[in-house]
Amino acid sequence: MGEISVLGAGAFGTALAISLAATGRDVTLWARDAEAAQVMQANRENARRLPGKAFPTSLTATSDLTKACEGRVLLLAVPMQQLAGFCDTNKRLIQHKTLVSCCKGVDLTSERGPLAVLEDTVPDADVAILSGPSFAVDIADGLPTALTLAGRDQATVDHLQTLLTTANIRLYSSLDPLGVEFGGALKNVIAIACGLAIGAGLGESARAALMTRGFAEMQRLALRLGAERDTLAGLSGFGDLVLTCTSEKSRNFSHGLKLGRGAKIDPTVTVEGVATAKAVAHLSRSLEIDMPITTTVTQILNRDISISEAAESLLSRPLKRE
Ligand SMILES: NC(=O)C1=CN([C@@H]2O[C@H](COP(=O)(O)OP(=O)(O)OC[C@H]3O[C@@H](n4cnc5c(N)ncnc54)[C@H](OP(=O)(O)O)[C@@H]3O)[C@@H](O)[C@H]2O)C=CC1
Ligand SMILES: O=C(CO)COP(=O)(O)O
Repeated sequence: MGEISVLGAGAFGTALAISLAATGRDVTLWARDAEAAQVMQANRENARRLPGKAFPTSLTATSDLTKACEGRVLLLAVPMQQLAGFCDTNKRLIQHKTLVSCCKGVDLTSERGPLAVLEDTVPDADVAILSGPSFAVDIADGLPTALTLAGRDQATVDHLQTLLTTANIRLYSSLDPLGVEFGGALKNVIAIACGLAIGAGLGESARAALMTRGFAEMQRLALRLGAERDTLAGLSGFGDLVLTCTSEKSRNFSHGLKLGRGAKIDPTVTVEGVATAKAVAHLSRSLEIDMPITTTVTQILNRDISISEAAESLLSRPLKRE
């Protein structure tokens, strides 16, 4: 086994493993399902989550978590709402390692981002977060992007920045993990709002207004929690907001789009913004931070109000300075 393992063989974990292994490094991809891991290893493809993207020769798929955790650096790529439980259950195997969260969301139970969840559940690990504009299919196709690698410890961040840079992923470093994790989480909720607007036929101008005012409320919350403004304006905040709100490749945007059109939703698809909207609406209420778009998204998702009622309510808020 090599130095790097990716835990969670969904679309993103698989794409990262492919990009890292394409540099010639030995990379292990762990899937919880034994049969799925075996089939992936034999067919050199994750046909269920990322079809048609061939595994480089130095990529090994396995369901043996003990073996996968022999690596020094473990990239965690499970859905956000599974992260705390996964870490808690497997604490013995992942403690004392360098853990890099690849999740974008806020945990419903603790109302905290992935880095804080890692710090709480695995206090003996070195922790970091990787986030920014990156559709799994693009990464696996070798298309270029730039992401942010953030942590609290300069030496850990420097090491990971070099280790995890690949031919198509340029990594910027940051010592503001809170800004990075909240940027990546909050943009998903705004992407749902944009999908709803486009799906309901409210137009491109409405989308641009939602992105801009959504960005304002993302900053309001993140800055209050201690993030730096520049981080929100960076790849993991503004960068990922733009990508996710403007592409049907985004599951969050597409979820809103389908709801807006009255189309059927596939409940098996990972749509991080749904739980995150709920967590953030509650968090913002308790901190008395105004987040009207996020709150409205939760009301629509709960079917408390219709999209036209939501638009009317957002437009009729008291007028204020930008
Ligand atoms: N897809 C993308 O383009 C990007 C995704 N991300 C982030 O990456 C994270 C993962 O998303 P993504 O890979 O797309 O999700 P997917 O829906 O593609 O896959 C989720 C994976 O997690 C596994 N899983 C779920 N629960 C557990 C658990 N309790 N223990 C172990 N494994 C589990 C699933 O296993 P099984 O197959 O057995 O169900 C599946 O392989 C999300 O936070 C997302 O926001 C970030 C950037 C881009
Ligand atoms: O975070 C992503 C792109 O950077 C992926 O977005 P979705 O989870 O909405 O597909």
